[in-house]
Amino acid sequence: MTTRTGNALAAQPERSLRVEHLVKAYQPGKPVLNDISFEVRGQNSVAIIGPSGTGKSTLIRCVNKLIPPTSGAVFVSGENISRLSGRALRHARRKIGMVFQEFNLVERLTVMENVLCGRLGYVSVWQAWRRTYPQDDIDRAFALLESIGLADFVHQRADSLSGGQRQRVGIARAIMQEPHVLLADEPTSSLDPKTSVEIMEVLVQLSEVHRIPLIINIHDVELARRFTSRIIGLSQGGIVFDGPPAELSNDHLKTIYGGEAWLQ
Ligand SMILES: Nc1ncnc2c1ncn2[C@@H]1O[C@H](COP(=O)(O)OP(=O)(O)OP(=O)(O)O)[C@@H](O)[C@H]1O
Repeated sequence: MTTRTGNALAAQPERSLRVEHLVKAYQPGKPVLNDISFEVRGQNSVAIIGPSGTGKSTLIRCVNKLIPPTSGAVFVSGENISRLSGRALRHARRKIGMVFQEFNLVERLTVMENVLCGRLGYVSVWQAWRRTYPQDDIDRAFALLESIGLADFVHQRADSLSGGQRQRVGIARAIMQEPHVLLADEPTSSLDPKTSVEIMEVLVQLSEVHRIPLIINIHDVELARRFTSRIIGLSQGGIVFDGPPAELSNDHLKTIYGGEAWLQ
């Protein structure tokens, strides 16, 4: 799956996400995330695991600046996006691709139109309004869809697709954005086990081919172990494990999730 984009990327500096001493408190004095620091570079994939309510989605929302961190900084390919606002923030957001649990497609648009939405940040307001995209974008979108088995569906409306097909479209849209980091928030939670495996394969493969660091919030520890090169375990708003899947032991899982009966 080598693409023109992939070849061009080989000449570019490595893409990266760096989170430094991130703190988020929705209520003063009660931090949900407490001093989170990590860095992901190149084509590496990281799974963020942890119990419900431990702050995984909050972390994703702080990284893409849907919510402001209380303190700390987020660097995307070296650019500190923490203090940006207005046009500069909109520009920086193009560097952050998102894949959602519920896909977030525009239901009445076709597969091709949804994927081209990934280019909205790069075209003029007039082009965006008329949804007229450069031929190069259309060619790349088609090649991308072909590479993930959706060539026969380009003109089909999003609302006629299965969950797995929708998530492929969501991933293709994010890749079309040519992001410097790809954030996936529970991308398999709405899918059956077989489709979940296929979606993880597509996500990890595309992030590798396009050399985009990938961060996946995921509840399924076995999927995290199988597909990502690194696991970060959160508990009570702090990092309690950060390492390769092979090093994640039952003791670590007890620390992350608490208890142990569920492990048997
Ligand atoms: N907008 C908000 N205002 C106040 N508290 C919030 C807000 N969003 C989340 N929280 C709280 O922050 C904590 C972390 O929530 P978050 O959604 O980040 O956890 P999570 O690890 O992603 O959970 P899950 O795995 O269930 O999705 C929870 O206690 C939640 O109630």
